[in-house]
Amino acid sequence: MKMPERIKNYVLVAKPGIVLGNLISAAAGFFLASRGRVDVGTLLATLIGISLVVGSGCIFNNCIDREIDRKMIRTRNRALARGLISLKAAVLYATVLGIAGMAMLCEATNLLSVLIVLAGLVIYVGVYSLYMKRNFLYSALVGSLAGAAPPLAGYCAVTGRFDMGALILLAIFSLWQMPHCYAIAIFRHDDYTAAAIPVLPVKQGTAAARKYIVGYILAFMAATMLLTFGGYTGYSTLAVATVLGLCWLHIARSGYKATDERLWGKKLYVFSILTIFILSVMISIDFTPPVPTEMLLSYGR
Ligand code: HEM
Ligand SMILES: CC(C)=CCC/C(C)=C/CC/C(C)=C/COP(=O)(O)OP(=O)(O)O
Repeated sequence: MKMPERIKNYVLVAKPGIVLGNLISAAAGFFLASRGRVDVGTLLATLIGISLVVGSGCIFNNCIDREIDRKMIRTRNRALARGLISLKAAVLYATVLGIAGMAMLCEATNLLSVLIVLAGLVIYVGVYSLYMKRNFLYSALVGSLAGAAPPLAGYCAVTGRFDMGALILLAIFSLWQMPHCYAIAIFRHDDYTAAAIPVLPVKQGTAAARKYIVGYILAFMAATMLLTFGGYTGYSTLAVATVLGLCWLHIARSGYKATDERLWGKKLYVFSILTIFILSVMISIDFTPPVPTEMLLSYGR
């Protein structure tokens, strides 16, 4: 195999799209907590550290899933499924990335952030990938906890404590992931059936999934509002998040009449990515500055 092809395989096995998504959400958590006073060195080290650990988790996931990935059209060309990268090399690669990422986080952040990222890795690899994905109808709920780890860790890298802002971020990102996952399961229905992965939209049908999706989007919208009402972001975030939520809800509800369920699922999925991207940008730029007493306290430190 030629070198550029080999490098491409090693990049893709870490699922760069997912790593980028998590990088953006981790940055949003960091910026939100920084309230305009960004320590660039800590920011860079935190984002690189989190990305390395997320990449490591994705490679471990590819190792564990190489058999089922062969059965799905979407994943059958993955390097491990095709045997283009050996299991041994992939495990070594994931271990190196994981250790490098954790070391960076230990150096640049705090114990809380490190533990959150470690918990995310253990949940994604050890709980979701190794067991839940194949056996549990509600595995996405478990996976969504792992997916919320990067924004939480980004936030706690600045605050050093788990406060109301962290709880709101956990709610927002966990709730967002549920319609995201169910939308994928709807438009990739045949893949999940072929691999016998028990996702709710396949097991209980699209009509039942639609009800969950609408409920999760409503809960997600309520959680985003807490950011502004809790004093973490301004009214621009409230307005943008509400408009995004209403549009997402409109697409979800139009599913009640959708003739092409696959196309409807795809639209819901594409909009989920757009929603979390725009929301992350808003959270990053529309923070509320610290009140004067907080500033005095931090200058005194
Ligand atoms: C906050 C956490 C998450 C983020 C930021 C995120 C972000 C993304 C992004 C950016 C993509 C498109 C990039 C690509 O195709 O490579 C994607 C695709 C995907 N996500 Fe997520 N995701 C998250 C959580 C989840 C969860 C919990 C699940 C399922 C349990 C999930 C399942 C998938 C799948 C299967 C795809 C591939 C879709 C396809 O192309 O068919 N994601 N995600
Ligand atoms: C700190 C840390 C490591 C956090 C985890 C971040 C992360 C990777 C979030 C995504 C969670 C998730 C369940 C994705 C789907 O995997 P899948 O196996 O269902 O997707 P696939 O079918 O595309 O492999």
